[in-house]
Amino acid sequence: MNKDNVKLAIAPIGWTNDDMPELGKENTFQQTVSEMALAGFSGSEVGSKYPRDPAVLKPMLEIRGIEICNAWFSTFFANGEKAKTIDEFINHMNFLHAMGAKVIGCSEQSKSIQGTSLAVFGHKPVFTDEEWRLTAEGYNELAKIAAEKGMQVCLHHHMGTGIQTPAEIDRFLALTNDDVCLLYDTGHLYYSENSEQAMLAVLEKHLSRINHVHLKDVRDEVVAEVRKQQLSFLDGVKRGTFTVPGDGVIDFKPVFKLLDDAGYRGWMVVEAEQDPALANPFEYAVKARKYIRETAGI
Ligand SMILES: O=C1C[C@@H](O)[C@H](O)[C@@H](O)C1=O
Ligand SMILES: [Co+2]
Repeated sequence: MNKDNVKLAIAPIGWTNDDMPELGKENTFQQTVSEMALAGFSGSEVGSKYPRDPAVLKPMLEIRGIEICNAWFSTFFANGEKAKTIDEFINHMNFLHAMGAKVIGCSEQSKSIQGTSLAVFGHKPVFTDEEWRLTAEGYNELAKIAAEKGMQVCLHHHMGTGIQTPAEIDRFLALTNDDVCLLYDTGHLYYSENSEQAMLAVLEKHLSRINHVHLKDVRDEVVAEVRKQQLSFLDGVKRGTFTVPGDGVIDFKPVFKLLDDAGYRGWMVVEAEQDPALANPFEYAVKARKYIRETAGI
């Protein structure tokens, strides 16, 4: 890949999982960002242990050569919580802007089951026409607000949410304006469809709208257990659904090639939440960095 176009980050979720903070509670913020830098990454997303004051956070990252590229934001437009979502979004955006990030990765969490004990296969929400309308209207507004700061909004399709499948991603992108982008997460698409072909088809189809990428690999045998035993998303994570690129079932070569051929400019973020007691985060960060160097040439 063209290393002038693409920067590599890693998410702190491998060190401490904000969806289940007991996973990795012993790992400090300083250890997390130091190990990211030592493994060869130049960017990070934001975790709950990161100081929220840019004046404090910036120097602690700069000294390690780490930039903030994005931070998760939950939206609740389909639930009708537009005013509250927009208020909170503005605070979040201002923090990211002060940190120098250009992208705001959002997930529509109305009726989401990702944090519940419900089986992830079989209970995801399916939005009504009105819920789709509210979601699209909300995201069109977020994109306008972000543009005033020179920033872009992207939607993180996610297991257990109303925007999970290729058809739902198509619908979301058809209903929203072109300045609403997509955060492409390899792991969530592979998991949802059990197919690398389907995962690649979404990438190929929506390349022009993709402005942020999460590189997540999947362990097929754990997904099979999740299906068979009707496990929740979080129980699957604890058992090891996800891992770093190069350690699971996904071949990332075509992902890198499609992005490179399209002249993708932006961040690729290794994001592999698993139990740090079973998968040492530094070891796995080094493993991911090596795989990307060998496979993407960057
Ligand atoms: O981007 C993400 C953020 C996490 O909180 C989430 O659950 C994970 O699966 C993900 O892809
Ligand atoms: Co992700």
